[in-house]
Amino acid sequence: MLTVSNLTKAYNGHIALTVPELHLAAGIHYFRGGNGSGKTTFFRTVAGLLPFSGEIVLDNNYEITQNPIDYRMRVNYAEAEPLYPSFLTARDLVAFVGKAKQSPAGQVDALGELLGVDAFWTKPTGQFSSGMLKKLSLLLAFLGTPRLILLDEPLTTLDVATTERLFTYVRQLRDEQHVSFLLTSHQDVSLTGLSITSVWQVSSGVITQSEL
Ligand SMILES: Nc1ncnc2c1ncn2[C@@H]1O[C@H](COP(=O)(O)OP(=O)(O)OP(=O)(O)O)[C@@H](O)[C@H]1O
Repeated sequence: MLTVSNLTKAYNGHIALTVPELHLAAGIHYFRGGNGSGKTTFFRTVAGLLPFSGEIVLDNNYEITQNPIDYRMRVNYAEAEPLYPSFLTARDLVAFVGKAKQSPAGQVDALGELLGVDAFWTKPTGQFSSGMLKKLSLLLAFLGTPRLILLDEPLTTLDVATTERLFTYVRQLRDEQHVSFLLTSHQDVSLTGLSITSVWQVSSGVITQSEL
């Protein structure tokens, strides 16, 4: 599903991440590691948000820098700590991202109801609680027809009822549409009830395979 080769990511000349070779099959992959180990850097790089050197290929077909549009149409990302321009509402952001991701008819309203964003569609995001921001960022990450969704700390600040609905939906996307997921969490991932395909430990910018 995803192949990473010869990846190096540096901030201001300081290397934060090196991934010589990483192959992820279709499924749900869990990345864990201490604060500052490189998890978000890896996710933001795979999401196409950071410049880096190396190669990232989705489904043996879409290389992130050679096929940037095809790649980005298929890879979605929910930030650990989402931030949006404070004057925009959830509706504004969903309309913008939904158009870019070619969201199918009815998807926005169904996801709004599933994640409870429909309770605050018209409120400016500057007035959101942290849980409301998290719900909106998750909704945005499901828009369109992604093949891979990166969920960076989806459990933080999310209420219990929404967490249950979220992971039921993740299971459904995996089982019925073969969508893959990369997940980070400082919480116990068994709380998600997901069967995890593989576990990876991130330490000082190096990723190694691990076990639950
Ligand atoms: N924008 C940035 N500029 C410079 N250095 C950065 C930047 N973002 C992250 N780093 C550095 O890169 C390293 C990895 O950070 P990263 O955010 O990827 O860690 P993380 O594993 O996601 O941590 P956490 O669990 O705390 O979220 C850290 O040393 C951090 O200081």
